[in-house]
Amino acid sequence: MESCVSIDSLSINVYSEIGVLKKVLLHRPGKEIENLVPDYLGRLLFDDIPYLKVAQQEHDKFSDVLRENGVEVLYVENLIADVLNDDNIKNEFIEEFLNESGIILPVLKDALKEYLLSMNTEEMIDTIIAGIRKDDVKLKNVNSLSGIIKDDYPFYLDPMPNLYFTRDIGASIGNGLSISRMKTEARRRETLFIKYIHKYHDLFKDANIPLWYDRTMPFSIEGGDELILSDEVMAIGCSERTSSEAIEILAKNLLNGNTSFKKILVFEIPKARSFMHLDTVFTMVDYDKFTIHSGIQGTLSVYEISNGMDGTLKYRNDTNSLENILSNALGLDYVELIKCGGGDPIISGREQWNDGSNTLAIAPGVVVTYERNYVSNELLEKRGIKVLRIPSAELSRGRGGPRCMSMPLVRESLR
Ligand SMILES: NC(=O)NCCC[C@H](N)C(=O)O
Repeated sequence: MESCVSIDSLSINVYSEIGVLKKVLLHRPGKEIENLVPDYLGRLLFDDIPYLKVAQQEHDKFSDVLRENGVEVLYVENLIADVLNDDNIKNEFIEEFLNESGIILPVLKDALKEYLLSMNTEEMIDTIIAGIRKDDVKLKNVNSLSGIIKDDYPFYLDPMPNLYFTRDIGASIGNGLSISRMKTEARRRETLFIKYIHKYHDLFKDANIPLWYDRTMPFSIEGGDELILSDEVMAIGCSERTSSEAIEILAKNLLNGNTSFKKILVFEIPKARSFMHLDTVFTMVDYDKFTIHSGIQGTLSVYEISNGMDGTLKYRNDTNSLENILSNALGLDYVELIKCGGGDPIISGREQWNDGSNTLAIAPGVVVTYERNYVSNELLEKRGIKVLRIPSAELSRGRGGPRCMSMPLVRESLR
C-alpha cells in the first residue's frame, strides 16, 4: 500500500491507471525521426515518417497539458544525461550499448567509442538515440575489409525512433519497476536507458526500488501490455509483444512477493500489429469506465492468475462477460465499456488504428487523447469523461497514443 511519506518524495508509486498523475517519464522526439527511411520503416516499427518539427510541437503540447494539470514531467534524455556525466558509468554504458548494437569489430568499436567520447554528454545521448550514419564517421585507419568494401546499409548504429513511446520500456507497478524485455531488435536497446536510470540516478538509486522483471530475462514483455487496474489487480495483455512465459514470471514475483497485488487478469488479444499492446485496444478512464475496441470483444479470452496457497499460481479461464470479469475483480456492481469509435466498424477501425483507445488518465475521469479521434472523444464526453485533446497528426504515425507516450512514475493512490 502507499507508504507514509509524501507523494512528492516517492520515486515510484503507481497503484492504479487513474490516480492523480504526479510524475511521468517522457521522451521528446528528436533526430531519430529523421533517420527513418522508407526501406527500413517496417523493421523500425513505423508506418510512415513523421514531420519532426510538427511532431515536436505536438509533443510539447502534450507535456504542456500535463504540466498545466500539476504533473512533473521528466525526460529520459535528461535523466540519462545526469547519470552519464560520471565517466565510469559513461564508459560502462557505451561498452554495453555498442555490444548490443552488434558492434564487435574492435577497430570499428574503438572508432565509434572515440567518436562518441569526443562529444559532451548531451550531444552523445542525442547521437546515440538518433543513430550514427556511416557518412557521419570518418573511420581513421580502419584497415578492415568492412572498412574497404562497404555494404549499402547506411547506419553503424540504428536510430531509436520508438523511444518517445516510453510506456513500453518499463512499467511502474506498485512501488517497483518491471524493466521490459522488448520483443523486437529495433527497440531492445531502449531499455538500457531505464536500466541505468534505475541503477544510478539519484532519484532512484538509493530508493531500493524492487525489480519485478528485468531486461535480461529471455521472454518478452512490454509496458503497453501492463495495466494497473487497482492496488490488487493487474491486467496484462498476452499479445504480439508480450509472452505468456514473461507474464508467469511477473505474476510469480508480484503475487508471491510482499506486494498488495492478489490477481492478474491475462487478456489474450489477437497478435496483430494494430493491436500490438493491450493498451491499443483497452484503457481505464475512470473508477468504473474503460475504453475498448469493439474489434477484440468477440475474440478476447481472459485468464485469471491468483495465488495458490502453496506458493504456486492458480490459473482459471474466466468465461464471464468482460464487464462481469472487471466488476468482480474490482469489487464494483457495474463497469462500463465505452466503444472506441462507437459501434461502426469503419469508424472504430480508423480511430483504433490512430490510437483512439489509447487514452492517458491523469485523474479519475480525466483523460488525454489524440484530437484526431473525434468520434471516440465525443463518446467519452457523453459518458461524463473530461477529455483533454492534443494535436496528433505527426505523432500518430508512430502507431502509439498518449498512454504509449508516457510512463507514470507517481500517481496518488486511490484509497
Ligand atoms: N503502448 C503502445 O501501444 N506503444 C506503441 C508503440 C509503437 C511503436 N511503433 C512499436 O511498434 O513498438
